[in-house]
Amino acid sequence: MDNPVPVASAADGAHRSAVDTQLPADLRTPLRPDAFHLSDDEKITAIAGHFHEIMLLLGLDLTDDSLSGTPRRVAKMYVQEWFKGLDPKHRPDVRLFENRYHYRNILVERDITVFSCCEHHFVPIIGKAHVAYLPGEHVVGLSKLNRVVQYFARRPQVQERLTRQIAEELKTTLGTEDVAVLIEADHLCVMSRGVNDTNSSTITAEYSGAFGRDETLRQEFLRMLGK
Ligand SMILES: Nc1nc2c(ncn2[C@@H]2O[C@H](COP(=O)(O)OP(=O)(O)OP(=O)(O)O)[C@@H](O)[C@H]2O)c(=O)[nH]1
Ligand SMILES: [Zn+2]
Repeated sequence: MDNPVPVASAADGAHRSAVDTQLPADLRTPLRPDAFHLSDDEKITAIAGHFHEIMLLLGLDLTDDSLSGTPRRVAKMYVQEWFKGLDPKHRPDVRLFENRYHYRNILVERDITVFSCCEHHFVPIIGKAHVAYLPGEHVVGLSKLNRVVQYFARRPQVQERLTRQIAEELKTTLGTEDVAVLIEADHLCVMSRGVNDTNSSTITAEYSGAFGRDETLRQEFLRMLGK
């Protein structure tokens, strides 16, 4: 089957498109310059064709009524769900409110569901994120913290980049350096294949601003999480 995706030369050095420009270059998800030349519908049709080929190569009978719809199901899942966060049109619009109540203490949004995908094996990463910040002149609508986590989770990821992307985005959108992000996650690539270890999990943390400088504040964050 022909590759329907326009191919840009990797030698031209333009490995990244104009996505994630709010993040430092080393934190941007590696994307091709033509990442959004195709519409979502065009991507779904092309990916379904490729997945059809994969299933045929595995020896599956695509005329079976249970299997025949799978290529399109998988393609829709990739474009519309698992990798939705690749597209900057889904970047959350984070609304801030004036901090009229002068709340200056730590605010923690805990147990935010993380559903991501290991970029090495394309299997799920499932866990929780806990984010915190110190409000200044503004406070953020709480659900926007969850939305920022979900936006960056819904990409092929490694947990370290995910953690730092969330922290950087929160710093930018909340207008403060005083941000903490902690993620605890299970990697299906570790659990279901390779070392087949269903007990281990991965914890990552990013402490910025006052959270980086102030051990007592970090302890307060961890205490609020019950750690
Ligand atoms: N640092 C980091 N590594 C990850 C993450 N998710 C998966 N990995 C690891 O990526 C590595 C890829 O290593 P390779 O040796 O190329 O792949 P592999 O042969 O499938 O490795 P095994 O899983 O050990 O069988 C593995 O050790 C995975 O556990 C992540 O979020 N962060
Ligand atoms: Zn993996």
